[in-house]
This record gives sequence, structure tokens and C-alpha cells, in this order.
Amino acid sequence: MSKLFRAVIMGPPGSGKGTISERIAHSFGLKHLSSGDFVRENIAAKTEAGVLAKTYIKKGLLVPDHVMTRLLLPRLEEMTKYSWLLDGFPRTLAQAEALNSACDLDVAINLNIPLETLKERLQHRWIHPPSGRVYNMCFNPPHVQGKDDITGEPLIQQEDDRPEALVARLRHYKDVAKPVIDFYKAKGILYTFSDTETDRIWPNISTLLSTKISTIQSDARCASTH
Ligand SMILES: Nc1nc2c(ncn2[C@@H]2O[C@H](COP(=O)(O)OP(=O)(O)OP(=O)(O)O)[C@@H](O)[C@H]2O)c(=O)[nH]1
Ligand SMILES: Nc1ccn([C@H]2C[C@H](O)[C@@H](COP(=O)(O)OP(=O)(O)O)O2)c(=O)n1
Repeated sequence: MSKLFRAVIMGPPGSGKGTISERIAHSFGLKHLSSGDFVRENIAAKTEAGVLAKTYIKKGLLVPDHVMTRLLLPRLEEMTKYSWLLDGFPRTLAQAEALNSACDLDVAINLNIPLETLKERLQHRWIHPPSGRVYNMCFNPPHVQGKDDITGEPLIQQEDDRPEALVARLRHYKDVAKPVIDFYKAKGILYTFSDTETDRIWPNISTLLSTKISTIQSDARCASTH
């Protein structure tokens, strides 16, 4: 049995984590685990964690570590038989340490995107909440403005994408992201990609994952023959 591959993708709001995660899932057959979708599911289901999370998100703040970890780790336990890519978690050192105690990671992808690019992207982001499909009027617009391509249902703009909420989130993100980046750099698994366009970053990420995944699978084959 080939060894499973586990990765996380990190970056500030609007950096393209979801967009690139979908491409990775499609190209490499990894399960895309979106922490943001898990949060929104819990909010919609009015779970205890969801109700608590909503109070923080409305203020443009991150959900507290113990709430995110309580929400996330049980979902990872359901995925022990799969290779996956975790999107948007960890965002703090405490979350990274909690994840590290639960499983080993092969790669941590870090997106380093300029502030002005993030603001521009999120002003034009529209989503279809039931499916989590993401659009952008400049990058990947829907066929019909304001309507989801698959269901025709209305698209919305997220509350925490508003410029005033975004400024608070970006400031907070910068404060909490550095220890996480240092944590993965120290483990030798951090790979940072800097650009303003996803289409220019994607080939480099694809090359990295092709190399890493084939190395893991060839090591697993060698181990099974010895
Ligand atoms: N113009 C432009 N928009 C992009 C590019 N890449 C992604 N987008 C759009 O920018 C917005 C943010 O991309 P996401 O993939 O949602 O970013 P994210 O990091 O998952 O964002 P959060 O879920 O808020 O953390 C979306 O509307 C994307 O369609 C790009 O290269 N250029
Ligand atoms: N580790 C995490 C992941 C998401 N959240 C919160 C922050 C966001 O407002 C919502 C939705 O996350 P999502 O990844 O979709 O949004 P952003 O990347 O923050 O733009 O959940 C969090 O507080 N901590």
C-alpha cells in the first residue's frame, strides 16, 4: 500500500488557498479539506462550535484555537485512510502543534500575496454558500452574473470579505501566521510561493507536489520489497 500524502496550504484571506486546493485535489487526487467550509457548516447547523465561531467571524477575528481544534480534529480522524490537503488550518502556532500531535505532514504550502492584490480579489469574490463554489468577477466569473453555474441559485458576498472586516483579518493574520511559518520552516517542510497571479504560482506548486508524491510512493515501494 503506498504511503499516504498529507499537506496543508496557508495564506492570508483571498490568497487563493481554495482556488489552488481545488486544482491540487483535481490533479493529484487528494481530498481537499476546507477548514472554512467546516466552520460555515457548523454555523449553518447552529452547533455549539458554530454559534461560538460566528461571534468571532462577525468581528473579523479568527475563531479561538480550542474551538477550531475541537471542530477540526474529529474530521481528520474520519480521513485516516486518505491522502489530503488541509486548507486554512492551522492558522496559529497552537493549531499547528495540535495538528502535529495528530498526524505527520509532508508539505506546508505558504502563499505570500501582496495586500493590494488580496483586497482587489475579495472585492470581486462571490460564492454559492450551499456548494462552497467560489467565483471572481475578474478571474473566474459565473456564466450568468450573480448566479451559480451549476444550480442557477443566487451568489452572495461573504460578510467577512467586506473591506473593513478584511483589514482587521489581515492585520491579525500577519501576527499569528509568522510562528506557524517558522514552525514548518524548522521542520523542513515549508514551501513559500510569492506572486500576484494564481496561474503563475500553480505550475511551481504542481511541480513540487509531483516530485514529493512520486518520492513518497517510490520510497513506499522500496520499503515493501525489503
Ligand atoms: N484576479 C484574480 N483573482 C483570483 C486569482 N486567484 C484566485 N482569485 C480569486 O480571488 C478570490 C480569493 O480566492 P480564494 O481561493 O477564495 O482564496 P482563499 O485563500 O481560499 O480565501 P479565504 O477562503 O478567504 O481564505 C476568489 O474570488 C478567487 O476566484 C488570481 O490569480 N487573480
Ligand atoms: N483556522 C481557521 C479557519 C477559518 N477560520 C474562520 C475565519 C474565516 O472568517 C472563516 C472562514 O474561513 P475561510 O478560510 O473560508 O476564510 P478566510 O481564509 O479567513 O478568508 O472561518 C478561523 O478563524 N480559523
